[in-house]
Amino acid sequence: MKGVLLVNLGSPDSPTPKDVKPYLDEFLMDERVIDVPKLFRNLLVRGIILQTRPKKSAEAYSKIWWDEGSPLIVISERFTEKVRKHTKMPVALGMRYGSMSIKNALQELKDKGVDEVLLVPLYPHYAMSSYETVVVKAMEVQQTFFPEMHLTTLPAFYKNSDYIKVLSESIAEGLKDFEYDHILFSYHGIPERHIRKSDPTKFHCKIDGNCCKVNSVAHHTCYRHQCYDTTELVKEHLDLPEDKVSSSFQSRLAGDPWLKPYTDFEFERLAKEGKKRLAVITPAFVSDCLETLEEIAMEGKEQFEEAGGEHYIHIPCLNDSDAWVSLMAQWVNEWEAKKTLPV
Ligand SMILES: C=CC1=C(C)c2cc3[nH]c(cc4nc(cc5[nH]c(cc1n2)c(C)c5CCC(=O)O)C(CCC(=O)O)=C4C)c(C)c3C=C
Ligand SMILES: [Fe+2]
Ligand SMILES: [Fe+2]
Repeated sequence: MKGVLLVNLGSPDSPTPKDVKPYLDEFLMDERVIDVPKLFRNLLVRGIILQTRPKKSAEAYSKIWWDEGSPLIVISERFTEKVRKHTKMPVALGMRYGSMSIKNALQELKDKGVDEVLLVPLYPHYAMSSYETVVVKAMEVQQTFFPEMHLTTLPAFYKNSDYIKVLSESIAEGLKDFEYDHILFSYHGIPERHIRKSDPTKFHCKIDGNCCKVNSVAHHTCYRHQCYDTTELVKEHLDLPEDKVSSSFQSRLAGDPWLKPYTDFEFERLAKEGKKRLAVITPAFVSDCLETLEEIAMEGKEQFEEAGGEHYIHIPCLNDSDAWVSLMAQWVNEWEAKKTLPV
């Protein structure tokens, strides 16, 4: 019997340093997130980052925490519940990090008689630190604990025409009552090094955009390329003016260079250039979370206004909107019926 496993990033159990610390430990000790030799990762994460970050992160989580729990978890649960109503197959939800494990989710499917699973990483774009780590973890868990199960993975859907339509329509809805000077597509950042590492040709990706017009197998795993593709396709779909749209990358951790331009610098640049009315969208995330609700909707607004901007909106992620739920249900049901996957 077939079933579906949805996987998102995960959150701490509560917005306290006590619960944030083990969550960040699991997250940052992932070799696909902090991709340095284990000894050095141990020193960097446990010896330096985890000495101060849990307190700072817990404060940030406290600002966005809901009565029901972490927004990312609650939204993912609502989404899962709604997808269930649109399919005959069992649908389980797991998180890459934290207590809602992939193992428990696969066990839930197994208990319902599932032996053929469609794995859906809830990320539109491929990155070693998001999509890839979910796939690798799910495969490891399957091989260790559920050898009789078979996994198929939904490809990154950043340029799928139905997805672009759903995303564009949600952006259009967000822009309905807002006359904008500029729209910023802010994607989660990654270190530039990850782009080079994920390039199977080892020479294609130049991290300046010059490579992106030359067709290459590297685009299947180039996060930067895929983010810019999403922006271009939405821009085309909504016929947005070229000079009023740009992309940037947020949430960098100190250290190596991360993908540029940096979102916080863009807030300042745009405000200083006289863009008074800014709309920000965050399409690297399918559900609102710490990075959108705190860093963009709260901090970003403050940064933009401090630099001279006057009106600022963050357009919510797709979350559990009917159109997004229907599209996911369409994809999983097509896979069930014909074994086809969206491209
Ligand atoms: C779009 C997907 C994501 C990628 C790619 C990604 C890479 C990445 N992230 C960190 C470090 C942190 N990210 C944090 C939060 C966080 N990251 C994503 C998604 C991607 N991360 C989400 C959805 C969230 C929010 C989780 C939530 O509970 O709401 C955090 C924790 C919070 C904080 O302390 O700021 C860290 C740390 C790295 C290092 C990285 C790539 C190398
Ligand atoms: Fe992150
Ligand atoms: Fe490129």
